[in-house]
Amino acid sequence: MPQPVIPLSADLAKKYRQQRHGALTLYGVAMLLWLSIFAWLLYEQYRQEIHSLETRNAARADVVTEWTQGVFAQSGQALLGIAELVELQGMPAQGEPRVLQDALRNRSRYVDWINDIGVIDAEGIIQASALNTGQVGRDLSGSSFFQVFRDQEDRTELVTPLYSTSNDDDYYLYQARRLTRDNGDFNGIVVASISPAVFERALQRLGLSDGESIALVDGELKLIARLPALDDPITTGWQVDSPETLAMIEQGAEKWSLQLISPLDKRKRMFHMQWIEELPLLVVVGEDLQLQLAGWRQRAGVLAGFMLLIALLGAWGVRHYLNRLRFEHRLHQGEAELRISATAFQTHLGMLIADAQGRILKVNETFTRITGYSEADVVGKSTRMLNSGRHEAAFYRKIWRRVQSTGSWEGEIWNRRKNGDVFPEWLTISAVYDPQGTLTHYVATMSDISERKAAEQEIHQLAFYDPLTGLANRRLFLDRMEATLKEVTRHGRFGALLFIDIDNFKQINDTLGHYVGDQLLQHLGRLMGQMLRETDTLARLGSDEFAVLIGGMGKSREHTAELAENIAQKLQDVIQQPITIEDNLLSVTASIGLTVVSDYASSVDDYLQQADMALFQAKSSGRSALSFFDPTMQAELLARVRLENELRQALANEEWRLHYQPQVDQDGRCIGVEALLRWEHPERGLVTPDVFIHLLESTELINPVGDWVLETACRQLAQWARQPAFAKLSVAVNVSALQFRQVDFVGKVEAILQRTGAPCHKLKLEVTESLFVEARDDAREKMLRLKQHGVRFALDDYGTGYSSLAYLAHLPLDQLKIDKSFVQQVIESKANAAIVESTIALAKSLSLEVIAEGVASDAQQTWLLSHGCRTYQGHRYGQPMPLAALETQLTTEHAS
Ligand SMILES: Nc1nc2c(ncn2[C@@H]2O[C@H](COP(=O)(O)O[C@H]3[C@@H](O)[C@H](n4cnc5c(=O)[nH]c(N)nc54)O[C@@H]3COP(=O)(O)O)[C@@H](O)[C@H]2O)c(=O)[nH]1
Repeated sequence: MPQPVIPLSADLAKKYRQQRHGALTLYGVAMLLWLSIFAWLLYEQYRQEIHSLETRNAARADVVTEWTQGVFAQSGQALLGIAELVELQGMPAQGEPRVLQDALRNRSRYVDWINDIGVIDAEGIIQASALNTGQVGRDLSGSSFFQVFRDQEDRTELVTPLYSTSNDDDYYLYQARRLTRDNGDFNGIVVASISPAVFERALQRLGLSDGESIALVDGELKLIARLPALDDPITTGWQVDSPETLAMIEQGAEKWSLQLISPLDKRKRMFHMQWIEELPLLVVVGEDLQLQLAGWRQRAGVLAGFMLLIALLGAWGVRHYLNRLRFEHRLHQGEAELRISATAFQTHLGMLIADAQGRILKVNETFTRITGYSEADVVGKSTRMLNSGRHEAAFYRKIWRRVQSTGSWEGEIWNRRKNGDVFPEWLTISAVYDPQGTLTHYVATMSDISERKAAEQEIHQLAFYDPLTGLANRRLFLDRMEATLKEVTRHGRFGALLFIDIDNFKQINDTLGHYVGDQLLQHLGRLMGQMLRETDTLARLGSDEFAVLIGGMGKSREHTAELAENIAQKLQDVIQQPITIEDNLLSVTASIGLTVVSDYASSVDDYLQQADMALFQAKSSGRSALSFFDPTMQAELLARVRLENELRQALANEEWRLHYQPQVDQDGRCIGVEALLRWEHPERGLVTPDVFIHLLESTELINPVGDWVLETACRQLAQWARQPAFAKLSVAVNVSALQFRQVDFVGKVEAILQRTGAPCHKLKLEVTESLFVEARDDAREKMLRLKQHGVRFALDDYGTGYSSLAYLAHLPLDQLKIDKSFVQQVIESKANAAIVESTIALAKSLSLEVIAEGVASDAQQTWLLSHGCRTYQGHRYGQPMPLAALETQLTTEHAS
């Protein structure tokens, strides 16, 4: 074989040292850079996690703040009302507090979180108390809140920190208001006590996520309420001992976030604290850092592994390069060909020498070990025999061009072993020239990198996929979101983002164990994956939270929303399919929040937040719900909180009104009325119940409001009983299922009937079918107890609900009320006519009276009469109207 060109050996040694030094320096710098990028990436992600935690906590604290302000605004209104009454009527004489006491009792009954309310005179003596009449006469002149009012002329209102009462050892917050005489002199105070239990109940309704805590603390850092509740001795009144918090308070901060170990349950949390404006109350919202940063920690671990692997790969590459340098150096130093090959051929690298035409001349043992070909198999054959078929011809052309122009090439290539397996190898090819510069040989070194490739694949899997389900993880999902946003913006086709949460998954984990929980998640991941297309991204973001990203959907938002809803329903269907795991037959449901991905106007974070909000909405409406984010949702949530506060004010401000709608017999004579609730809003005017009844129910305000309706209707009934013109009228009152299910409902109705003196047999309670879905026996027993007094029962909205014959026959009902939706179409729709006809027949067969509501025309009445219905209600006979209008209408009708 001809000899290659050999430069002077001193030059060669110098060049060799420089190249070696250069390679090592480059590796060191690359590693340093890589380490910095890694540290920056981790820090950025950590910062983002903390930032979103702070934002979430602050939003939660705002809701608690708004609600708490509502509580004090409402009790403040009640105090104002009492103050005006005392200013008008004067302080009651000693031992004569009856009128005042009645007024106090009324306020405390309708403002359901006021525990007690009392009046204290200018000497500090309790003159009246709503509940605790035994306290009248007690001297409170020594109490600090009384002294504040006595000593500070400009003080009109005050809310105290927690006080422990001497008589029952319970804690209360006191809200007090100054009383003044006509000449402006101090005339005492009116005080309401508010139990911390009120705040605990309100916090419970917010619903906590795992590791979250919400607390309300007074100005002296005494605990008012906290969720989750802690075991004794950490209860109301516990001194929250936190130097960090004290330091922030001393600095005069109004709101702040900080990380600290909770003094209550010793868990490290990210806290957001904020004062409630004008109240000595501090809202404290915390999230468990350990839990919240679990995802970040996992990613950090994977990234560290990835980083280490890259460092090792780099080291491996450098070592490989240095070997090659050494080899070339020796080659160039003109060692005898035999010695070169003897040394080189002992290397751990596979080696092959070919002539200028690419015919194989020699291979070493490592080559044989890697490829399975012995020297005898390959000598004389073309190097092409190793081609795997995985690369195009252009790939090989490029390699040879490079070798010819620069003298060498190195890179990754797929070759084929003797047994047919295709494998990846790292290949270097060097050209060898004779002194005249003519190409004589090629020397190739190769190493099998199958294992490295497999490890890379494994790292990739760990970095971007969820280990349990094999689905994309949050990191990959976010990458895909970015890509989808770009694609949506470029091609003008909308996408959709779905957040899926398995309902009550925690129960499965808790009751059947984590193994079953894991199996279920894997199974659901598989099912959803089969349902979706390859181009869609399905990811698992948290324990039982999945996400789906679909790009390139409709060209309009509406069409995309329709398609996404369809997909979400299909996903809910597959999730609901029962499955047996470890002998447990499981059937789960899922709640889904959806948002349409439209363009770059919103960021990935915005879309994630929207889907999260929609999911929250879906979960609040019960199991298996599906909810879309729409831009008004956020505003609606806020509007809902506002409306809830206004409803509470309405109760304190006595803004409720009753309207009455006539119920008539076949001759048009009014035989009774239905009492219907209205809200006289100070700005919006008269508001009908469809706007607020659902909110009254979901906040349980329906109980005090329902009490008011019943009491007012009964008082009216008693008044009419004394007037011959109206004595025969009955009054129907709507009672919601929630109201009816109160343990003391029967006792309440009995007390109202006794207090007002209303004739019991003229009172008709309208209940709906929903009452009988659960605890039917309890409902029946309550109805029977009230029927003993003569109270009657009508079943409202018949036909719109479950309409089960079984309960109709079982319950002590007196009247069936055919829903207006059927009556209004009775002439036009045969189907509705058939329903009304069969309802009348059913009522007859069960000996129930029947009344049709929503009668609007003579034709409807004629039809109903001809089919046996003789009692009616509807606009045909009068809309719901105020008392005065009703009495005028009835008097006129009577006279004519
Ligand atoms: N738990 C309580 N629920 C109450 C109370 N007061 C009312 N309600 C419930 O709110 C719903 C809406 O009531 P409202 O807006 O008052 O509507 C009533 C009538 O105005 C209406 N009606 C009657 N006749 C006609 C008609 O000819 N056309 C027409 N379009 N509407 C008509 O029907 C409502 C009476 O419904 P019902 O109670 O089913 O008989 C309603 O569900 C009320 O029940 C309350 O104090 N507590």
